[in-house]
Amino acid sequence: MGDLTLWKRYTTHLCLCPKLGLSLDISRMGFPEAFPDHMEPSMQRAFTAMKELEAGAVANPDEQRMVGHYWLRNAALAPTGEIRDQIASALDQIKTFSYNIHSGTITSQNNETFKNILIIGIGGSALGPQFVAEALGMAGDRMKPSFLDNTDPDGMDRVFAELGDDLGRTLAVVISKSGSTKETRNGMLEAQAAYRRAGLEFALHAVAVTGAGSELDRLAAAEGWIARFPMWDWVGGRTSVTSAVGLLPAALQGLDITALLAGAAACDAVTRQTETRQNPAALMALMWHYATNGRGEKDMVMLPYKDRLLLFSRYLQQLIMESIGKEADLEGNIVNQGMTVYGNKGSTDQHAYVQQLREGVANFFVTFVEVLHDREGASMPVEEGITSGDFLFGFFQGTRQALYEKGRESMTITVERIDAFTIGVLIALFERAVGLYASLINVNAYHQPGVEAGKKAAGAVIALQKEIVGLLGKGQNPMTAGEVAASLGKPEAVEQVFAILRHLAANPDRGVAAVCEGDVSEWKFWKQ
Ligand SMILES: O=P(O)(O)OC[C@H]1O[C@H](O)[C@H](O)[C@@H](O)[C@@H]1O
Repeated sequence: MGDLTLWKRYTTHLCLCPKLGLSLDISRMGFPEAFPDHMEPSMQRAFTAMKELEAGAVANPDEQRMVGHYWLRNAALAPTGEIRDQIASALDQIKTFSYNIHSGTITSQNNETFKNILIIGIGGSALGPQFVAEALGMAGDRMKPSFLDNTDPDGMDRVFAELGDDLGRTLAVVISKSGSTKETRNGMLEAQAAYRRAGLEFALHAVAVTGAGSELDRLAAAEGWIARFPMWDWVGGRTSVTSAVGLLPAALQGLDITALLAGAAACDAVTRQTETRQNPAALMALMWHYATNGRGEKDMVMLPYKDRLLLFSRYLQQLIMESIGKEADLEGNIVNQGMTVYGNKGSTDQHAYVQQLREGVANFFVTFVEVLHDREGASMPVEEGITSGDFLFGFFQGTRQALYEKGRESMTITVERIDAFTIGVLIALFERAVGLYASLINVNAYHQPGVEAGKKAAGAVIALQKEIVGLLGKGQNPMTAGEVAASLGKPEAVEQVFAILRHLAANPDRGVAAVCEGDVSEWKFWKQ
């Protein structure tokens, strides 16, 4: 396509949303002109489903749940007065609590003002807060956030070492919707121990964000933690960033949660409209359908040209892949749906994998995010009349162009600047696109049945380890994995038994020794 024809295509399809400070360019996606019309009836059905969802329909049929994240930024939309009150009172609680922490009305055990936040959570209870903290954080923030988002002991040690003597001035925010996620429980127990080692009582430095009556909620109540904040079953983990899950850490950090919510609400208003061409979320869903044949045949590479958006792709990985990646559709047909999301930031990634994007396997499309405003204040020239920001822009334009020349498709989201309002807009934009796309491909975007299998299998591994340690504890002679498995009456579990023994033997504090000679089936293990 010649430059002028492309310009025509650009102007024809550009979706300008002045109220959001955002535009979406889909001109470099190669959809045929007839494609939007062809999809329009399906898109209208998706709008209807979304309208019903927002009105409180049970949009997550497996779990018989309403899906209410859109109400969080416009409580008036919530279907009952009770839910409206819950949203308003949680927001009040977050604002008052953060004010009391900042002003020193609530202090640490040693009567000091809190200056750090240690956020303990995983998945939807970490990714949103991490994205927001990274996107909006400044050197002079009211509090400095750090995260325990895994059950990796070394990872936790690193965070505790960072906090060092400041632990006494660190407010732990334990976040878990279910209140029973093992990684988060472990992080909390390790944090409790770290406070104890520092002569401090965890409960006097901790708050919980969780569902009423959950294991975590009961623990926090029993131990008298400083405060508890609600999560509701009508908010999914991966769409919880505009609930207390995301708002409490952000407010404590000193970020403008009012603007964040306003951005999300404004985007909701724009993306609620049923005129597809003027609805950037609908257009994105449409492009996902076009690019992947509605079957996830291509991956989406997220390339934001802004360091602050580094964690956007990580956040979107969960939002999109956990929502869309489903074995069955809503009728129970096996469909193995999904859309892979990856990426970091430009232009950095240009020096990593853009080589393959331009010349290698063409199994992707790119979503660029362009930010018009370069920085606060003026820029110095790095070449005559040219700034670092001009280069960033040039690299974005250059990559977009270079990919297009090779028939590799892209779309571009352009925003004016990165601030709390824009981050709210981007969050809501993708939430809505996911919901609409799920309707187009007829999957339930709001459950995650596949996650349970791994959790159950992990539970079985832990149970097997306990059996092994019990057996070795009985003063047995050195045994091979096969002998241990046979003694446990589980000869078929030999590979797992071997893996457990090797892990135990690699950690001297676990008291299991090994002689690693010959074939791994001959390695011998014993309790020291
Ligand atoms: O908030 P929690 O209940 O601790 O859940 C944390 C995460 O756990 C699971 O892995 C789910 O798949 C995620 O959707 C969820 O965000």
